[in-house]
Amino acid sequence: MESFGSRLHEAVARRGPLCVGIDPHPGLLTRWGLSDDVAGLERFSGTVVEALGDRVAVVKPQSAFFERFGSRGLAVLESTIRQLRNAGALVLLDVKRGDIGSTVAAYASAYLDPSSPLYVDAVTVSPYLGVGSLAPMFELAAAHGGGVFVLALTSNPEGAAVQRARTPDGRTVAQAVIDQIAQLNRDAEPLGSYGLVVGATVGDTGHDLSAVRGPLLAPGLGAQGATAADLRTVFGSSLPWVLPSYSREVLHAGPDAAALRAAADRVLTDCRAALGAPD
Ligand SMILES: O=c1ccn([C@@H]2O[C@H](COP(=O)(O)O)[C@@H](O)[C@H]2O)c(=O)[nH]1
Repeated sequence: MESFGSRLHEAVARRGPLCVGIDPHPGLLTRWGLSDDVAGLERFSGTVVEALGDRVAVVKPQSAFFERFGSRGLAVLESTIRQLRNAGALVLLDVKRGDIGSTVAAYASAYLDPSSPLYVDAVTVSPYLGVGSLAPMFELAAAHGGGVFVLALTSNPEGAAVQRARTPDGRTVAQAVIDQIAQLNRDAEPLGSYGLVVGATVGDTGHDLSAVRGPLLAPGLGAQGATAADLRTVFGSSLPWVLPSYSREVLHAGPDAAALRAAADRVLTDCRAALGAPD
């Protein structure tokens, strides 16, 4: 079975280094002329799938915006995931889960077991109960070709107080997370299946990402103020591993499918230039 790292490597080679988020904010539903209810949610997600499912490498539904409608919102999420996978996009579900190991095992089967209704290619997780507590997630990902993206240096300004705090050995919390993920990816070729989340807003981090060998998801572009040009400052020599991620910047172009595609193409062009990636 092909690993997530290999599948991502191929998808990026075919479609370009871009992740687009599906974040149906109430304000975006209104802006698109949709009602702030399950029908609006379904229409919004369906439009993004139709516009981008067959051209963007990775699509990242933000679970919170589906969960807020309860079981009917989750049903829309399930069908959105199915449609995206059928269209050939890799689906990264942004859920930022984390708990004690025995509960993480249940989250892992919810998202990374192929028999689950919410089965996706990869998920985001939080390491703040200890990277070791995420072991069941890493194990199920390895068993089924899934991916796991661990928060390291998040794009929001509040994150630094926790992530840049020092551990007893003098490393920052973020560097300790980075080093543990690098260890998990140590033998991976061409790309590891365990990634990190490093915001495009964080500037020159002073952190060493050089040994990670896995994908570096970079949110914070567009609506949160970072530009593709900032990626060079943040990632330096690790640029080849970066997967830039935009949500509102692209979604603001909707509801017209052609305009959504044009917005995704525009940010992809910016990212290719910033990353020095081939067209
Ligand atoms: O550090 C992080 C981790 C995750 N996110 C998520 O990405 C999108 C960003 O949306 P934009 O509209 O492009 O700002 C959103 O779902 C966040 O929850 C992040 O922003 N930063």
